[in-house]
Amino acid sequence: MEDALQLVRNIVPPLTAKKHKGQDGRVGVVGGCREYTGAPYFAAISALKVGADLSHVFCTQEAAPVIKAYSPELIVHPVLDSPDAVHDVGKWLPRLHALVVGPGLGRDDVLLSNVKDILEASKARGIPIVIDADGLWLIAQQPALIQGYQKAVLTPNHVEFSRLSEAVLGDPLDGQDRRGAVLRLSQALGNVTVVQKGERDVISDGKQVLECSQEGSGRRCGGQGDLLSGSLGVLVHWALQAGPERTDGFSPLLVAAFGACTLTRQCSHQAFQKHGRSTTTTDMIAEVGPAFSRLFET
Ligand SMILES: NC(=O)C1=CN([C@@H]2O[C@H](COP(=O)(O)OP(=O)(O)OC[C@H]3O[C@@H](n4cnc5c(N)ncnc54)[C@H](O)[C@@H]3O)[C@@H](O)[C@H]2O)[C@@H](O)CC1
Ligand SMILES: Nc1ncnc2c1ncn2[C@@H]1O[C@H](COP(=O)(O)OP(=O)(O)OP(=O)(O)O)[C@@H](O)[C@H]1O
Ligand SMILES: [Mg+2]
Repeated sequence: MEDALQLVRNIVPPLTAKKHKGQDGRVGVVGGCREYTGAPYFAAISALKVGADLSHVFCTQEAAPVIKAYSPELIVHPVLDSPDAVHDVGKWLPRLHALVVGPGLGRDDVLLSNVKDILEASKARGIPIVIDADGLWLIAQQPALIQGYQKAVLTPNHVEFSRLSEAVLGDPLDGQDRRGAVLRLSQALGNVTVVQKGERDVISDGKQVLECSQEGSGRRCGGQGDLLSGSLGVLVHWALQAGPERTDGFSPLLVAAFGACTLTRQCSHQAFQKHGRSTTTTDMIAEVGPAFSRLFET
């Protein structure tokens, strides 16, 4: 654990007077629909709080004013259900360092079809992609969409992992051997990085397996996974920018994923110490700064 933490520290960019706005990360979150506005907000604000400079949300028209009203800090594009969605998102892609696809996306066929084309356009540009929540629903329907794309990280919870495992390997989840199950899924997807969240988080790029058992809390309120995927969007960019020499031969994406898992669990731990059973994801987001300093800036 301590060695892996040091690798995360190695990828954190220094804050200097020489940088311009945007250099430490321009992240896009694809998600947000009629039902779900909290999830994309949690992901996008977490990216900013971890240290990204700009955070965009690409959501449906209806969701946009709601998400804008949560925060003046997010740039919100009401484009995901427009007939030109792929073009409208595509024109921003050259300016983005990473995409987080799925928080609060929902499962509407039109939206999923647009997201499929956005994924293809992002892959063509080599943009790192974190896929979470309903983005994983899409991947379970069409695993070929992400097959072999080594700049992708999937962040399934228990149910999402079983669904993917069934779709890709034809296996229901083997609860006994979580390390083996995550390793096999990653290998079958062509070394896409997989983060299986749970009591311990198990992370693999199909070659190595890392486990994160940082102390969190017993609270399982919704939105914690969104904090994780949004944070990961920034950390993936930082890790790829830092390169493999700073991650000691480990895949940069593996190190980024370990960082996001550790941070999310530490936020949960700190928030729970203050709020106990009433802890919600908003309380955890308030802990991102202090948790980050404690873990990675010591
Ligand atoms: N405030 C918000 O807007 C939130 C929206 N969310 C969004 O809600 C949508 C659906 O996400 P879900 O995660 O509910 O996915 P699913 O719709 O696939 O539902 C999974 C269900 O399984 C249950 N479950 C979880 N762990 C389990 C376990 N170990 N064994 C058995 N059952 C288990 C959960 O209670 C959940 O109801 C996504 O778009 C997601 O991003 C969530 O991110 C939570 C917060
Ligand atoms: N049993 C557990 N014990 C400790 N931590 C856990 C446990 N289950 C999940 N976590 C942690 O909670 C965070 C979110 O994981 P979870 O499985 O709840 O995601 P999720 O279902 O996608 O969340 P969301 O509600 O945002 O969609 C992760 O950091 C994970 O490590
Ligand atoms: Mg989730």
